[in-house]
Amino acid sequence: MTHDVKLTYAALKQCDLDDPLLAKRAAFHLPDNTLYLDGNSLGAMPKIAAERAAEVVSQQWGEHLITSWNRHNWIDLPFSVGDKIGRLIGAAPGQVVCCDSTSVNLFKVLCAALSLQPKRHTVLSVNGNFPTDLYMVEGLSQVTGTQRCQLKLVDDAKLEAAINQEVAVLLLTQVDFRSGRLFDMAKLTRLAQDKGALVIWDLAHSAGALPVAVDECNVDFAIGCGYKYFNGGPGAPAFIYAARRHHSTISQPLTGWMGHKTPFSFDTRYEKAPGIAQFLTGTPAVLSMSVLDAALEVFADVDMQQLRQKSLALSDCFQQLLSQHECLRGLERITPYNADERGSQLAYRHPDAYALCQALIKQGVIADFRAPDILRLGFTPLYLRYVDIWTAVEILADVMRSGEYLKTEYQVKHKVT
Ligand SMILES: Cc1ncc(COP(=O)(O)O)c(C=O)c1O
Ligand SMILES: Nc1c(O)cccc1C(=O)C[C@H](N)C(=O)O
Repeated sequence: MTHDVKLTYAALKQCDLDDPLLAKRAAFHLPDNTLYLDGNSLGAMPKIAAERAAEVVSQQWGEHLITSWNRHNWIDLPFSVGDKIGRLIGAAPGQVVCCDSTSVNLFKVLCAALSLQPKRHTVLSVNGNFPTDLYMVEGLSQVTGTQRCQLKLVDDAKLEAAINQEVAVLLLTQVDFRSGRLFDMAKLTRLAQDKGALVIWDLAHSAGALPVAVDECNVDFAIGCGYKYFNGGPGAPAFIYAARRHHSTISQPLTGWMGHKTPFSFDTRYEKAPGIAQFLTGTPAVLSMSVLDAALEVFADVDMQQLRQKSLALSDCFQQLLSQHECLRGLERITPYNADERGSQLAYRHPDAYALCQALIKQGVIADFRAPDILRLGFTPLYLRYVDIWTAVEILADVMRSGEYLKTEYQVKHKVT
């Protein structure tokens, strides 16, 4: 991509002044001297989330003790939070529940989908999918045997051709965690369903990052994270979407008491709850779910189209500023350029990506690294300004030009990257 007109700091300042989402930044606690380009991995902290955490701990738990299950409606949190998420992924009420981790939720929806496919056993996915998704399929295979569940992996380029009448479930992550590549949900869902397959979408890198329309795309099942773009905090509970049309016919094996039709009858025999509640297993993580509930308030008046527009604009600015620095030519972009084919992050290959990332973090620009050689930058429109992009690229250029990243301290490998 080449641009004739050079992007200036003044032009970016003007973009901020014109930005309808600028005021949202004040809803977040953002540490001084830090530019956060990793909201795609762990969202920044909404101030309201911190306030809610304090209130739930000291008042609801501290003062009202067990009565809070009714008094503060803790028992309905999985559904009320689920519906808040539902609004952001295009799901009508009653089809999303908040619970557990994305991995565990994948296990549940995978079993539910396979329960509708007694004559097929192939779970089709792509080689680059997030490992946990593949591990969970392999884990289920071990329990059921490959005659009930067998993982088949293909490269992205061969995906459409591999969707045939043998596929029981198509399991895809909408935005690739490494490259940021965005799949066409409507098209792939239709292709799979035309062949009699069911579709599970992992929305970890798309929910809260761009408009998602699960109902409109006729998706069967979806799962996703609460701690990335929803800003629900470290380890925030995840979610499950199951299309209403499947509720009466599916079953899933993690049949804990919270998914029972009448949990407080303490019946010896399991009878699944009607509707989305059948995906619950144990007691909801009230503290973290309350924090996520508060964090989602920040989205209450956000127009997701507007958010998407800003996400694309921020990443385009980043790319253009990068191309204005001769010293940054060695960063090889692996994220597609086409707006319809990318999420809210940019990824670049560089042989010293790890050290570059560590050096950036030391200078206050938090990005992340994905092995073996990818520098990944996330663009979160609710709290990033256009001028932040300018500063981040200036710092990146400095780190590169000065050779700062070559210092041995930046080679030290951390446990979590
Ligand atoms: C695409 C994708 N799916 C699933 C996960 C894992 O989710 P969890 O740790 O909640 O199980 C992640 C990130 O951790 C992810 O990027
Ligand atoms: N879930 C994470 C964690 O518990 C620690 C560190 C990172 C993560 C992540 O979210 C990884 C992430 N899904 C990724 O896109 O790479």
